[in-house]
Amino acid sequence: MSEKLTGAKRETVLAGLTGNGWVIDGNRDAITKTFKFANFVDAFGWMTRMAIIAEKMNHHPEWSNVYNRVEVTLTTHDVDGLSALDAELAQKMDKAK
Ligand SMILES: C[C@H](O)[C@H](O)[C@H]1CNC2=NC(N)=NC(=O)C2=N1
Repeated sequence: MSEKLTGAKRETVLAGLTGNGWVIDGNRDAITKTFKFANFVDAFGWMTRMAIIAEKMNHHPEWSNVYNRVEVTLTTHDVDGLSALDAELAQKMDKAK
């Protein structure tokens, strides 16, 4: 299990994520991003690829899809907040987009 991000490490990780369009959730210790695609097939294809990666990481997104948009929230339920796993999955999502 990954530990909750704290201190300077947390600030560094969050700076990288917000620089790539991730937003810190106002209500809980989580990050969110809306990914937009050309159409539903592209959106769902990306979700399918990400689902396989998430399952391999044993770290799963909260997400929803409407047509060509996917709204993603990442947080680590086991620690009730952000961990390095959220940063890792966020980076993989950005790379696969
Ligand atoms: C039992 C299982 O390993 C855990 O519940 C895993 C599964 N996927 C998970 N995903 C996320 N986002 N956070 C978790 O804490 C988490 N825990």
